[in-house]
Amino acid sequence: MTSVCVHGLGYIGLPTAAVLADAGHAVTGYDTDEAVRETVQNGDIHYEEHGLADLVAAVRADGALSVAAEVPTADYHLVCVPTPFDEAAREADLRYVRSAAQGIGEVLRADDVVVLESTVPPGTTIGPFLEALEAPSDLEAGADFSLAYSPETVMPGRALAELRTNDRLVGGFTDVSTEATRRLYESVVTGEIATVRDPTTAEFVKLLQNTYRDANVALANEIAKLADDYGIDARAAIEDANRHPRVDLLQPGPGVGGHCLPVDPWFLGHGSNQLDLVERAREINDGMPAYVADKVSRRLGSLDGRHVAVLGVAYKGNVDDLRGSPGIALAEELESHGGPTVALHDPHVSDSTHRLESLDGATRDADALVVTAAHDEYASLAPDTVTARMADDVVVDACDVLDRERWRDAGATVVTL
Ligand SMILES: NC(=O)C1=CN([C@@H]2O[C@H](COP(=O)(O)OP(=O)(O)OC[C@H]3O[C@@H](n4cnc5c(N)ncnc54)[C@H](O)[C@@H]3O)[C@@H](O)[C@H]2O)C=CC1
Ligand SMILES: CC(=O)N[C@@H]1[C@@H](OP(=O)(O)OP(=O)(O)OC[C@H]2O[C@@H](n3ccc(=O)[nH]c3=O)[C@H](O)[C@@H]2O)O[C@H](C(=O)O)[C@@H](O)[C@@H]1O
Repeated sequence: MTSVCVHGLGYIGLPTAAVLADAGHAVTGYDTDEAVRETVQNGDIHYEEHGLADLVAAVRADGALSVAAEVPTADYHLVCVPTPFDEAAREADLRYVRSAAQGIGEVLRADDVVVLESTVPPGTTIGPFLEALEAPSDLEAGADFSLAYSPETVMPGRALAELRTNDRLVGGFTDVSTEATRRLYESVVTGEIATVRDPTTAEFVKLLQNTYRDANVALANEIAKLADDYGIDARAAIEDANRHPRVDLLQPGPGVGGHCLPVDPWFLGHGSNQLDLVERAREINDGMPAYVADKVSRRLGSLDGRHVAVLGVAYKGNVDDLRGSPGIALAEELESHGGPTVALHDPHVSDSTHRLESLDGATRDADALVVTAAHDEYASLAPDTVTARMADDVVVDACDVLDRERWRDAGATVVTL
């Protein structure tokens, strides 16, 4: 039986560990956060992900997944630790990647396989990651142990399915590394396992995927602004443009959140000064909360003394992750104008730092309501009940989640992007 240690039991590491355990490997999850270890140890999960609670409970119950407080020895080490963007230094913060590598280096044995899955700037696996791995050990990557980069591409909310069905990219330090890594993923992946020349190529390709998506959304956001000036419905125009077989525009929204699309494009600039369109796309997307705030302000005439309800602080619909939240950015933008009070609501998030309110509390006497996450709960709101609670009638559906006609019938002035 192959032993696997998954380092980092977050949005990526925990489903990865559970799926590998379910496939018959002896999996150990290691996380530096004691609370996370304890939760998983108890067969529970610490965030929302479709189907994950049942799977983790099952693999904990049958012993296929265990949890360790120290880095264990293992045939395979998969590293799924955070890689935030340091805004001030404008570079990837690789401290977690380095410390995970250092911990593995201390227990590394000949013929083990180490795979970095975290999203990183090109050159990280064979640069800082390799250095930190080798420093505490007598072993040499390629000669004594295998080393590879294999990016994670799952969509939150569909992680378990996509872990199995998405194509998997593997870039090994040597051919032996690539093959050893491929063998592990082969046991769970039904999609194609594509091998690329080296880890740096695999890192680069991963970044292209999210950069493409970010730029596509930026184009949709710019189209929304243009359509507004022409008095055209942007979403209908995009739908019609997409009738062309080679056009596939995404949708406008209140901003691009999460910790992937707003971060990963910048990683491409680590070893190059060629970012241009990519940088502009980031600026356009980062500017959307201000654009939505301006729309609210213009509809209300002024924000002074007004009350605005922002519905949705998760970075997108039906998830509980609020990293890079457009809803929070909008609230801050509105408050920076000094005038309005802003109330936040989200049925998926429990977070004491953002003073979340009940739906009733947030919308009571609101002059405007802005939907900033496409949660199913918002699609099924009763327009009559909500508008009856409001003081004024402005409803900004930034995520295209409301039934416009029903809200208009209930007396709302519906504004869309
Ligand atoms: N969340 C997502 O949708 C996706 C994330 N990624 C990438 O995967 C990586 C992980 O992301 P998430 O799972 O979202 O992060 P997360 O923050 O949910 O989880 C990371 C976990 O790693 C733990 N950790 C930190 N340092 C550690 C160490 N030295 N050893 C062991 N555990 C450690 C943290 O306590 C945390 O529980 C990032 O590079 C991210 O960009 C890639 C694709 C999708
Ligand atoms: C290329 C791609 O589809 N990447 C995925 C992405 O996951 P993530 O949840 O961040 O992506 P997302 O659904 O595009 O959401 C990001 C942000 O973009 C916004 N968004 C998305 C699509 C759209 O048409 N309009 C729009 O405004 C969302 O509301 C959200 O705020 O990034 C993940 C990652 O790399 O971490 C990756 O694994 C996922 O497969």
